[in-house]
Amino acid sequence: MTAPHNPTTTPHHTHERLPSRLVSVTVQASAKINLYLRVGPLRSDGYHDLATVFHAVSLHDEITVEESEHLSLEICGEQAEKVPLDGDNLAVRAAMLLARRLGREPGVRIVLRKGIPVAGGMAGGSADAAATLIACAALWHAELPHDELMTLAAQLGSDVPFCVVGGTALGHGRGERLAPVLAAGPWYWVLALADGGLSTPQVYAEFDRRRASGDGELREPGDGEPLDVPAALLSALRDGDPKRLGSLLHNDLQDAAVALRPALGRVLEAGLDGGALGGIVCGSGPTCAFLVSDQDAAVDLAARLAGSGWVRAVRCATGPAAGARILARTAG
Ligand SMILES: C[C@@](CO)(OP(=O)(O)O)[C@H](O)COP(=O)(O)OP(=O)(O)OC[C@H]1O[C@@H](n2ccc(N)nc2=O)[C@H](O)[C@@H]1O
Ligand SMILES: Nc1ncnc2c1ncn2[C@@H]1O[C@H](COP(=O)(O)OP(=O)(O)O)[C@@H](O)[C@H]1O
Repeated sequence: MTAPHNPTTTPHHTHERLPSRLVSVTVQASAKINLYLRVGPLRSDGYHDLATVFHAVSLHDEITVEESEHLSLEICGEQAEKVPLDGDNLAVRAAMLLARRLGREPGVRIVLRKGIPVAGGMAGGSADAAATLIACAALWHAELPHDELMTLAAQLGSDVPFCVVGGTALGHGRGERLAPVLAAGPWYWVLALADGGLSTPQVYAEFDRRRASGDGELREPGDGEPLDVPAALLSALRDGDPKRLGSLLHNDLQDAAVALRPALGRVLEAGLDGGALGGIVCGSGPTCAFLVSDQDAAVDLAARLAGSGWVRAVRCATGPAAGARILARTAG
């Protein structure tokens, strides 16, 4: 790799024109919460149809990609030791997929700074895939149409397209079909981080087992019944009403996650007893998200949860946050 000549690092947005030669690009990508998650039947391809409301929050990972002869990955930050360093890493897979699409070698050094809990139901790996697509596209001067970028994103995982766009969005299909949602804000969240992750396929499998055996109140949508998001939740989001939104948070996967990790029941109880307007398991868990009215209430609840003995760590976050966006670039 040649040393950068008189490097300049400037913030810029995805759609700006890039200088003629870049040697590194840094992208930030946000974690997500599913404010609502309704799971339809298991499809023949092994996925479930969903109706969900994705909401990006300020907890984030950061990825820097640099020109290099070979593809390599370094990881630091939150639970870095739990993240694969090989071809299973979603950042590596994203760089390889984009390189193949462009017909070039994937020579790039990827430095990943984790801030999103690993296997926490907050789409950390998907955020890294989205960030790497955006970063490598900029580094390699690939002017991909948005639709094509979103198609590549969906090939990497069901949550990756949302991680590209961020904000608040309706998700259908397996989660890759998106439509924007009007959501006032900011919304204040307290996140209860757990010791150890949960596997997404295992949580879906437990969900299927419970629904098939009639455990809990799970029911498949009937024939002709649309798999959809309640209008009341969309109107609470539009109106910026945290009390109403708090009472409408819902996750079909929650009971399965609690069955696999019973301590989550105590975490949810502790959050609601501590004054949250609503609490929910994030996606397939085990992170729990609690909605509160403002920053003071968030600090208050975070302190109570941290002292409860039921959580590994606590974070305060706000939403909606941006999707994958370029923070800095270095020109050679
Ligand atoms: C549950 C959710 C909710 O947003 O998020 P996480 O908890 O993983 O963050 C998602 O549906 C996870 O999406 P993602 O993590 O991208 O999953 P993928 O890599 O596409 O799929 C992993 C596995 O999850 C199951 N899967 C995923 C998506 C879906 N709509 N139906 C499924 O059954 C399948 O077993 C699949 O093989
Ligand atoms: N860049 C990455 N960051 C985190 N986990 C990753 C990454 N790439 C692959 N993985 C794998 O994906 C699994 C799910 O991690 P993650 O995406 O953080 O959680 P979730 O799917 O629950 O939102 C991890 O256990 C890990 O083995």
